Amino acid sequence: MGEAPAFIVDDLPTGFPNGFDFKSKGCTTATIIGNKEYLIGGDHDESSTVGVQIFDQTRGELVNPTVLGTQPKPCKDHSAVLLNEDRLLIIKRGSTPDDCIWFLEVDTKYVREQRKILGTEVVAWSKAVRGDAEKPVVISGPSGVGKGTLISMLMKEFPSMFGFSVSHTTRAPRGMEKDGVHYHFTERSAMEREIKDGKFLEFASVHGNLYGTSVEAVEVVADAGKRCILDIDVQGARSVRASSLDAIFIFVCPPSMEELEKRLRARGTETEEQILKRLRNAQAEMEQGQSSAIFDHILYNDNLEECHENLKKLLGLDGNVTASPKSSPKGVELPMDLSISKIDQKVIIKCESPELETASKNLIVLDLSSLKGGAPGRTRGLDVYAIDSFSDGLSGFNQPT
Ligand SMILES: Nc1ncnc2c1ncn2[C@@H]1O[C@H](COP(=O)(O)OP(=O)(O)OP(=O)(O)O)[C@@H](O)[C@H]1O
Ligand SMILES: Nc1nc2c(ncn2[C@@H]2O[C@H](COP(=O)(O)O)[C@@H](O)[C@H]2O)c(=O)[nH]1
Repeated sequence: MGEAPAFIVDDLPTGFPNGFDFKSKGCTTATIIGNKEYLIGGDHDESSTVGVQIFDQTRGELVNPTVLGTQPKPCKDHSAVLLNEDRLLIIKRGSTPDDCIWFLEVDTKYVREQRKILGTEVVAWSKAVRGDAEKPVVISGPSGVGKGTLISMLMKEFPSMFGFSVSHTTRAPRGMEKDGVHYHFTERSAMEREIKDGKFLEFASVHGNLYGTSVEAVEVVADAGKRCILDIDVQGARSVRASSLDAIFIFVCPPSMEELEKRLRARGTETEEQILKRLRNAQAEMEQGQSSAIFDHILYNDNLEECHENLKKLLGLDGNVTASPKSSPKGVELPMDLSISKIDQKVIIKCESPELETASKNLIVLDLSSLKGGAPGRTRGLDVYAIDSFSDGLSGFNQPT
């Protein structure tokens, strides 16, 4: 195996032929992609988020795009690096470790789809999450089959590994259900407005009510470094399958329709009319769930303990698994004073602060080679490590510390 090349940071190229184009004007950056200039930042005292505007050079027009995803809080300064012509890496200076690396997607598959749906210019924010967080898990199946019960068992056994995507619904809360924990209980008009604004990853009319997964619900879980579990109906699973959220899809089947009815009735949470409606819908869901190409796995929930064990097997949790999260939600502390270079899939940040000049490690590497996911939701798989530029230049480049 050949040795990694040694560089000294001052030799790194600064004008990148791959489109890296970064002009700093106070706390606003301007990045040109084709005939569009993306202006990011603005007066951070006047806004609660980092602003984005697009200057269309062909038409000589300044456009305010629809901005999707949770938006980063403003910062005193930032840098923008163009990646693959479809997204910008935004490095917020002087921000907290868990909030300094973001992506602004400007022409990804998701952004192109949303541009068509919304009929406006669209950009989408996606925060970088360190480490190799596992794919989200979508669990679907007819009402009463035991999805919620199985998810509770999994989360009880692995509390630091999984996080539940809290859906929005227009249905009324049941006795023990808490707003913000089991669901975000909401008015139909408010939910419809947010759907129109592109805030939802998916939504569906289920048993006469509106249910939906907001982008934020999935992002909150990724931010905590946990694996997201979604409990959604088959229509929702189909929408997520068609989206850019890369997930595992599991359909849960009852042993029989008679047993399903028994469970729904024994739960005692629905009126007779609602039970009948749910059972009618269950027929169609069973057909779609078992015959469509949406699901990767089908689980039979006859004996609950056995089904729980089978679910763990599917998720690779049947061996000696530690109950710690697979990824670290930690970020990296970036000073105000820094310079940035890019080599292939690595972005090298040189810390220029005088106090760090004497520190042994003053180069931070952002390794982008294993990025996964993206908007809607977080961008997983960012590797961040510090290296020593004094003793060995960048010779320690491939050796995360
Ligand atoms: N394997 C099982 N055997 C017997 N009862 C079960 C089994 N699994 C779940 N149950 C029971 O069936 C009822 C319905 O389960 P649960 O509420 O988890 O279903 P669900 O699929 O989440 O329903 P919904 O889609 O309506 O939210 C509960 O009372 C639960 O205790
Ligand atoms: N498409 C979506 N379906 C969802 C969502 N959250 C829950 N659900 C499904 O609704 C039914 C009924 O749930 P209940 O709590 O009223 O019994 C069930 O099948 C859930 O899986 C969602 O965000 N989107």
